[in-house]
Amino acid sequence: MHLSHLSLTNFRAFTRLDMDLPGRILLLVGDNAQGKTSLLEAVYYLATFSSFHAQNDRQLINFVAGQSAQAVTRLVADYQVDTHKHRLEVRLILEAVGANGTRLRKEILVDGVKRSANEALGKFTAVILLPQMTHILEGGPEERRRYLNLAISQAIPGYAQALADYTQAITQRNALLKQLNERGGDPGQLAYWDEMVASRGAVLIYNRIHAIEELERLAARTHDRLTHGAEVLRLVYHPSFDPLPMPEGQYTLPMQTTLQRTSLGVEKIRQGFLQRLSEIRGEEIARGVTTIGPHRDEIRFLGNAIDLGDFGSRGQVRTTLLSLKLAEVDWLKEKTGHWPVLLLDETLAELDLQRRADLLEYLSHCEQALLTTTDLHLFSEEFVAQSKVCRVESGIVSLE
Ligand SMILES: Nc1ncnc2c1ncn2[C@@H]1O[C@H](COP(=O)(O)OP(=O)(O)OP(=O)(O)O)[C@@H](O)[C@H]1O
Repeated sequence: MHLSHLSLTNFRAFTRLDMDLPGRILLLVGDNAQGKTSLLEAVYYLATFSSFHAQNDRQLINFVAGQSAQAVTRLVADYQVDTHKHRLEVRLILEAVGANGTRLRKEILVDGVKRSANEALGKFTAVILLPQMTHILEGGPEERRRYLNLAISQAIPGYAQALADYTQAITQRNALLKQLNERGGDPGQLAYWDEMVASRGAVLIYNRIHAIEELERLAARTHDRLTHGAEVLRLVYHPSFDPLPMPEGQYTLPMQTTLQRTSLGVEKIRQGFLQRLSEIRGEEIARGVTTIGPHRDEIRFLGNAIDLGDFGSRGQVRTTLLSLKLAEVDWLKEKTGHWPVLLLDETLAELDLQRRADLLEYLSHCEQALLTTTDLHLFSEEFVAQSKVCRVESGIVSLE
């Protein structure tokens, strides 16, 4: 997949940007606060319809444009998959409602036809690595679930829809549990929501089992290369509802557990989940909340059997993140048949010399990568010579 042209209107500091993206590797060079990260954010937004660091879409609208009651932020990607040319457009439309209020509407067009976000996901794919993404390892479990959801949504059609349905079903089920707890009533009312939670949840669990197993295989291989065989990386899935619970009294995860879970089909997981929900119904009514399910899943990263989220050094965490992200690139290629666009924000500055060289070597087999840097000297002359260099200054991008 190759992004050939990017057009932005009223996106963050870019009131208007039109840029061609020639070549395989594009180096975006500029001082701090010039718009480099925002550019990567725009490309990633076109792949996931979600920002990695904005709390909400309103933050993406240019400050000045957003002051008027009506504003339109537009992101357009012209991209090519094999020999086929496509256009993806996202419009964020700020509209006046009532006397003083505003509302934000999102429109997505794929090749000129309006689509829902769930339909458009996976058409244009990207993987992003930002320095602050170490929170995937070090932050709370919700960070890891979010990471996994975004990665799987791009690769597996139907996952994003199942996630949206599941999230809605959990909200409704929790409201009903709370009501039953406070005011009593017929617990049979839960049956419909139990079905919804179990059927959509099973799709999530099934895909997470496979994604984690496949990402682990790819990440472990890259990690072995990046650490020169010094560290064995494992990704361990702890599903909140485990379709294959550990034998009683056993607390460590047997090495073959992941493999055992991959043999389970969606229907088997659904039945087990439904059964478990009915077993703990009384307890859940007493607590007024859904206590098991993918909304409470956890994934841990182990380096030589040590939990890196809790005990990893800065360097170990950064290297693991790099292994994970490069695995995600390979995985998306395996799943969709196309290379995602790789977006690396200030990544080299964080790596030692050997790992920089390893990363640059890896880039030679990607179809397209965009890298930002404040310092072009971090790259070898040979690498710069093979790349296109763009200068980013106050929201203006010019080819050097
Ligand atoms: N909604 C917005 N409207 C206008 N400007 C914005 C908006 N959001 C952020 N900015 C500004 O855009 C500028 C560029 O930010 P960005 O993070 O892209 O810079 P950068 O070149 O990556 O810098 P650094 O090297 O420090 O990471 C910042 O000064 C920021 O205040």
